Amino acid sequence: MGVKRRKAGLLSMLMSRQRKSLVLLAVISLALGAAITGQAALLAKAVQRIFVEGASLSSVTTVVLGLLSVMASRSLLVYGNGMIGLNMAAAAKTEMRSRLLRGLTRSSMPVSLGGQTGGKVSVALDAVDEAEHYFSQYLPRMMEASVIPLLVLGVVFYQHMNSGLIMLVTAPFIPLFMILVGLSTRKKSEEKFDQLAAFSGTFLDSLQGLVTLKLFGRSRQQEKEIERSSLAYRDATMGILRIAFINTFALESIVMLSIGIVALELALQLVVFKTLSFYTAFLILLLVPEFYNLLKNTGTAFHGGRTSMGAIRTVEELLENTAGAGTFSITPSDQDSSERRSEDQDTVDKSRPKGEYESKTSDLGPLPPSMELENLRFRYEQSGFELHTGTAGIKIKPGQHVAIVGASGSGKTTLLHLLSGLLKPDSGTITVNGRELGELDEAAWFRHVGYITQHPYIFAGTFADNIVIGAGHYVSKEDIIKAAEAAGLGGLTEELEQSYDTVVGEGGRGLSGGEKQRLALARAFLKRPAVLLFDEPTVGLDLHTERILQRSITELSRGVTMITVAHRLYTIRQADIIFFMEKGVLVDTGTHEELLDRLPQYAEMVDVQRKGGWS
Ligand SMILES: Nc1ncnc2c1ncn2[C@@H]1O[C@H](COP(=O)(O)OP(=O)(O)OP(=O)(O)O)[C@@H](O)[C@H]1O
Repeated sequence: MGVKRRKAGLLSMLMSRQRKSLVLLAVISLALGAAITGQAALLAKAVQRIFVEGASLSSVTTVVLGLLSVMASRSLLVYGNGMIGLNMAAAAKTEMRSRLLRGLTRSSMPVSLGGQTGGKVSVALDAVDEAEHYFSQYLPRMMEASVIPLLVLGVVFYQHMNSGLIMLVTAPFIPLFMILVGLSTRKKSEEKFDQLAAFSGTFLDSLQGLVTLKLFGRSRQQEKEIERSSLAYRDATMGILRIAFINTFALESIVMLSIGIVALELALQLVVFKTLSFYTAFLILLLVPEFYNLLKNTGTAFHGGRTSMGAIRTVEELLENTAGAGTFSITPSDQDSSERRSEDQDTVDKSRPKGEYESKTSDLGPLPPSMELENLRFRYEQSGFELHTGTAGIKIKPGQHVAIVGASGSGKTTLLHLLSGLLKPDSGTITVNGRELGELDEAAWFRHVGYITQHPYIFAGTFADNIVIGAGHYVSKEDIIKAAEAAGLGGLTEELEQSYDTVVGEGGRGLSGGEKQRLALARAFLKRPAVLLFDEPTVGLDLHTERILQRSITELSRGVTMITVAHRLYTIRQADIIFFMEKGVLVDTGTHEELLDRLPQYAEMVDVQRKGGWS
């Protein structure tokens, strides 16, 4: 591509996106400096003419009109600066949120599911909001502080050297103080966000597990935990506020003292030594508060800026922890935003492991596909559970039905997730029609995969909305009804008052386990996948529901490659090939009869199942 890239932090990346706005800020700040000095000069001139020289009001009309127009321009410039700041903040927030969302949706399952949901929500909402201050306040004030005081100081020096020297000596105390305070607030602000994320996480966990907590009589303890967590957050916030108050008090004192010293010097020169004209003294007296107020405002913005930097760092950490979003590339060219957007897309894709991007293919080959797995190894970091499929290559022919069996915790679901591509193996290969699964374009692969889990997620929305998710394209109401009926949901929707428009999921009507699985089946009927993954229910469903499920699954599985985590003897016997898992190891594969013959553990498992003691 020929564009030099370098790794940089989130903040640098966000700043590089705002280059045009920053230049505009600098120009406006310069104009604002000119307006401030111009306003002071015109006001001093008008006062000098009217009160000292006794000129008539009509003779100073031009000066007064000039003064009014400079004042109006100053207001407009301040407004412009504010608008640019707000726009920069909005753009940065949008960028951070979309990166977070992209990072979380693109990351692998263990990363997406790791940590507390509440904590992530808190980072995505609160920390991103807190980052706003950096762009809306800190940057505009810093820009003003680096331009206007120099301009004011130049004018004062030109008019009266002594006053300029006093300002030059006292001014550095303000930034010096700001730096000292800023350093201590940054750490405090990071602490505050850690506390807030922990608090949100605990709160959401408790809400989600409220029933469990009540049943086990743990709600009191959890209440205490929430209280502890919220007090820690309060303390962290108060710590920052305390520093902010001390900061403001000290800054005010420095400013008052400095203005006092300059005023005293001016009074002595004007009244006692008579070495100054009224115009010069008044002009300087008007400019001095502007000068210090600017530095003081910068101090306040600086404090907020440090807090925001802590928040941006928190967002950055979450991004770094999600795959594919940890690298922030900056292109030093001045591309326009649309170019940058496609560039950014490129960047995210390029952050995949080297070599992966170039070889991604959407061509899956003939469907249903054949699959092969060889020497797969996978380990969960958190639990240390390891899975191994053995060195021999195992083939699944197109349209074959596989049943994965084994005791609870033997790794059946983990193997299913590996075969589906939801988990990436640490080593070994899974091929689909001879192409490595990792080399297939993820979206293209998932377009042909249907997964019916034991606990399908029901989104807050209508019944129809939840089924439509399966289609991935426009479908008519008739198609939805057909899919629902094929999944055995016809009877249920008839009972519902608003039929397919009934709100289900969070905040809506609840659904039973069997109904949820049928809803997942309805999604699959709309999708008609070429590879069907099915996690058979371990809990006993009533005979009627089980029959409906069985019938629908049989219908769906016709002509597709199907992999089932199987618990029922009926399903196991129906399978073309059985994978037997034991303590994370794929011990053997074969037909029901073959395994009965050569694998005593399998024969024992079937025996227990026959007697109804194993499921
Ligand atoms: N996300 C995870 N992080 C860490 N360890 C995990 C995770 N998911 C599962 N495990 C562990 O991996 C092991 C195998 O789990 P898996 O769900 O694959 O077993 P299973 O055979 O499907 O069990 P069951 O029949 O009870 O559903 C278990 O010991 C489990 O604790």
